[in-house]
Amino acid sequence: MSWRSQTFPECDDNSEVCLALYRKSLKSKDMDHDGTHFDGQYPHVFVTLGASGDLARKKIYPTLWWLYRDNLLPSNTHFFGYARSKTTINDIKTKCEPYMKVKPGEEERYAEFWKLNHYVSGNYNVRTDFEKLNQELSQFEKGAVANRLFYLALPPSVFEEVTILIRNSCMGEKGWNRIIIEKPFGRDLASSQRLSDHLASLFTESQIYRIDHYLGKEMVQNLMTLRFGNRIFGPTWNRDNIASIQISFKEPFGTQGRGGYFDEFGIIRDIMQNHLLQILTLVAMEKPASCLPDDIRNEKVKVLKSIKSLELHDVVLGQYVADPEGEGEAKLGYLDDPTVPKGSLTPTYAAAVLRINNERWDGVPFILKCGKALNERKAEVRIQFEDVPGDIFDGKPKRNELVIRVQPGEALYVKLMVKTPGMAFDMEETELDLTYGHRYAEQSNCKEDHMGKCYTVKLPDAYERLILDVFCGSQMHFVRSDELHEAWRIFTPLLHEIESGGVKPIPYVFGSRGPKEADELLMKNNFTYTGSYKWYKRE
Ligand SMILES: NC(=O)C1=CN([C@@H]2O[C@H](COP(=O)(O)OP(=O)(O)OC[C@H]3O[C@@H](n4cnc5c(N)ncnc54)[C@H](OP(=O)(O)O)[C@@H]3O)[C@@H](O)[C@H]2O)C=CC1
Ligand SMILES: O=C1O[C@H](COP(=O)(O)O)[C@@H](O)[C@H](O)[C@H]1O
Repeated sequence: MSWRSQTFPECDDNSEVCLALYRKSLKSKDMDHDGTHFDGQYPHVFVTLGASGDLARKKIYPTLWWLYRDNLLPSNTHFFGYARSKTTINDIKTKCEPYMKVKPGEEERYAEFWKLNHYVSGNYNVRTDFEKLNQELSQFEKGAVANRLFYLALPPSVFEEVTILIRNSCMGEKGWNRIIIEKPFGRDLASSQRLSDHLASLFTESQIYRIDHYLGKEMVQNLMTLRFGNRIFGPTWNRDNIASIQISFKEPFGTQGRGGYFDEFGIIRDIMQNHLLQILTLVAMEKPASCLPDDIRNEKVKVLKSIKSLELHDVVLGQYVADPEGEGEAKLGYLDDPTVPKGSLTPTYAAAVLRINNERWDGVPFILKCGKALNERKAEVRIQFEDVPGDIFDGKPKRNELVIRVQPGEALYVKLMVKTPGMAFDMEETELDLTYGHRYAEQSNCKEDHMGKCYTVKLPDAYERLILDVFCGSQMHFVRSDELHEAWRIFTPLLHEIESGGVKPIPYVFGSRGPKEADELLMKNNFTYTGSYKWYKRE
């Protein structure tokens, strides 16, 4: 069985979408020069519902343009926007402009892209409007086979009616139909289960693509390769060698005036229950039987099933307050945002300890940390190893750490001890450093430093990978309904307890590292921070 058909079970190796996938796996320089063209055998229509909104403008249209520009989509693809606004495709184009990143020389291709775009205005609850949309789509589906993709860039309030109308009036009859949905997938276990049941009554699981865009990030996808494509990590990837694992997400900005939206969810629903938990499953799961999406997702579900529901004593919650000396947004605390309800107790920071009750991980704390209005932008996985047993160096060795930096500046580094270079027989901390910007920079973008290395690397955006995966029919990087169920089971009791009103988040200053209580939680959970590590940074 080829890698392609293993990874993409619905993929006929000779179909154009599989070729597209193959192109995706090629190095970008090859993509530009390999001369392959995608003469579309079948028409595809990509429908963005909620085309006038923020997500469509900032993510979906730019992604479709980049995929089109790079010749990664089936060539006979048309793009439809659907929304209530009485607008035009030209208007949408204008609103998308700041996010499209059109480079000099691409203008002609860019104009071609917009020629393939159409807009239909209609309500989200009127059957005849969806019938009209269906008729419009059909005009671009000449021939025996045609495929449809529906992207629901919509608020959850209209989700149910829209999916019913798609099912009843818009399903293509000449090929496959795929429905792409975005979080929030409910607010808790019960509402998420209702949504899953609703979707299951309309579509098969193989038609549903639940996006968690962290699953589209380079270093998150790299976790499987790192673990299972190397001999070096496997033997130590367990409770005998690993002291604790931290998975963290930090953003240096607050609600930016959109606190009303954020306040309905809070940081646990926004980041921890989905992005961080997905990363945890990839770090902790057993080796799947194959790279088939369901083999992988089966292993992820097993990890989740081994985690007990979170309890309040394993959690630190915070809410940011103004930095009186700060500038711009930092002058405002969360509660100063006029869109946030007065006296809100919604956490903007959370640290939580999860334990996986299985043979590999029993006793190893998995610490998830996330927050807004912190001191930096960063997402990383930090695997801290146990102290060296039988130390002969007078307690000097510091713990090894393997750090997988998801963003910014994708990197993988191992902090380790070496003999201090020179006469002395001393030791010091250093790192084995695989910084992607050095190792994989594109020649054309290369800005050489004094060591002759490059600093920039071009990697696709998470949405580019994920939308292309939907065209290709690969659900490997999408969330299955049972994963979602388990994720909500873990967090729902805690969320309900927080929302019963009795839990006051700890204030932390905008631009700080968050509440000091989170560091105490780390200390109690076998993470040792020495603060002694110095990275030699070449400027
Ligand atoms: N290739 C590259 O680009 C490489 C870059 N480096 C850089 O070197 C710098 C330092 O490396 P790093 O691995 O972060 O090593 P450190 O051991 O210095 O820091 C580890 C992390 O510990 C956290 N921390 C800080 N104070 C405390 C505390 N009191 N208790 C618990 N945790 C604490 C911080 O993260 P948090 O605030 O999130 O808790 C910090 O980022 C980083 O900027 C890193 O990016 C290093 C190696 C290679
Ligand atoms: O899902 C979300 O993610 C973004 C952060 O995404 P990133 O790719 O920029 O790291 C976050 O800002 C937002 O609040 C959240 O809903």
